[in-house]
Amino acid sequence: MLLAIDCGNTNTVFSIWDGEKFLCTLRTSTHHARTADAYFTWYSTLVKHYGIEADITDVIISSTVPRVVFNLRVFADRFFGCRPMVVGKPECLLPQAPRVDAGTQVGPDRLVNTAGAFDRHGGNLIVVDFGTATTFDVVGHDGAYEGGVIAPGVNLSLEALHMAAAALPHVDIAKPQRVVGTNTVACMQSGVFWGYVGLVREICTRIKAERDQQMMIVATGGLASLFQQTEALFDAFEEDLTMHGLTVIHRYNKENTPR
Ligand SMILES: Nc1ncnc2c1ncn2[C@@H]1O[C@H](COP(=O)(O)OP(=O)(O)OP(=O)(O)O)[C@@H](O)[C@H]1O
Ligand SMILES: CC(C)(CO)[C@@H](O)C(=O)NCCC(=O)O
Ligand SMILES: [K+]
Repeated sequence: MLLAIDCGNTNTVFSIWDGEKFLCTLRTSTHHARTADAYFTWYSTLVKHYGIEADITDVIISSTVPRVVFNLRVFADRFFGCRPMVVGKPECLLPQAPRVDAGTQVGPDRLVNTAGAFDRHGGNLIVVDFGTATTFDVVGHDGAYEGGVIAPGVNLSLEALHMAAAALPHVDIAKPQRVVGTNTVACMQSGVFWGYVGLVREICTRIKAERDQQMMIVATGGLASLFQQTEALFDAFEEDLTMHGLTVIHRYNKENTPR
C-alpha cells in the first residue's frame, strides 16, 4: 500500500492508497520541527481509530516546504522500511517535463496537480488550487506543466489586512450577503470574496485568450467549493486532485524505473 504525503505551507495531508481507493485522509499543520517519531504517534493513533489495516510498502512525498522532507524521510525509513519518492527530486520521474524557464523550481504541488488533472481529463487544462497561495497551473496538450499564475491565498489575503491595519480584526472567509458591507467584517469579506471571484474569472479568461483555445478549468483545495457554490467559475471541482496526482506519479515511477 502507498502512503501519499502532501505538505503545503499551512497543512500536511497523509492519505493511504490501496491501489483502488483512498482508505483515509489525515490532516495536520505543517511544522518543520516535527520529528519522525511525532509523525508516527499521530499517524498510528488515527489509523487505529479508523480501524484501518494498512500495510505500507511505499511512500511518496510532495512538499512545498523543503525543511520538512528530512523528518518525513526518516519517518518512512524507520517505520515502513522504505525510501520515499520525493516529487521534484531528479530521481523522481514526471510523466512530462515542465516547459518553464531554465532554473525554475516549480512547486511540487503544482507538478502533482498537473499529473493528476491530465490523468483524469487529458490536456489543455487550467488547474486552480486554493491553498496558502492560489495557484493556476496550465497543463499543455501532452500533459506538461507550461506555467501559470501565483496569487495570494484567500485566508492569506484576509490575514494580511488584519496584520497591516490596527482596526481590522481577524476574519474568516464567508460569502457576504451583499457587496456593500455595513460593518467592518462584512466589508472585509466582500473585498476578498468578490475580489477573488473577479480574480479567478479574469485570470482564466486571459489564459484562454493568450493561448487562443478553449481550456477546461479544474479546481481543488479547501476553499474552491465556497466559490463554486456562488458562481460557475470551474468546470470541475475535485477535492482529491493532489492526492490523485501523487498516485499517478508513484505508478509512473514504478512502471518506468529499472529495479
Ligand atoms: N468555508 C471555509 N472557511 C474557511 N476555511 C475553510 C473553509 N473550507 C475549507 N477551509 C480551509 O481550507 C483548508 C484546506 O485547504 P487546502 O488543504 O487546500 O490548503 P491549505 O492546507 O490551507 O494550504 P496548503 O496546502 O498550502 O498548506 C483547511 O485548512 C480549512 O480550514
Ligand atoms: C506557490 C506555492 C507556495 C503553492 O503551494 C508552491 O507551489 C511553491 O512554493 N512554488 C514554488 C514556485 C513555483 O511554483 O513557481
Ligand atoms: K494544497
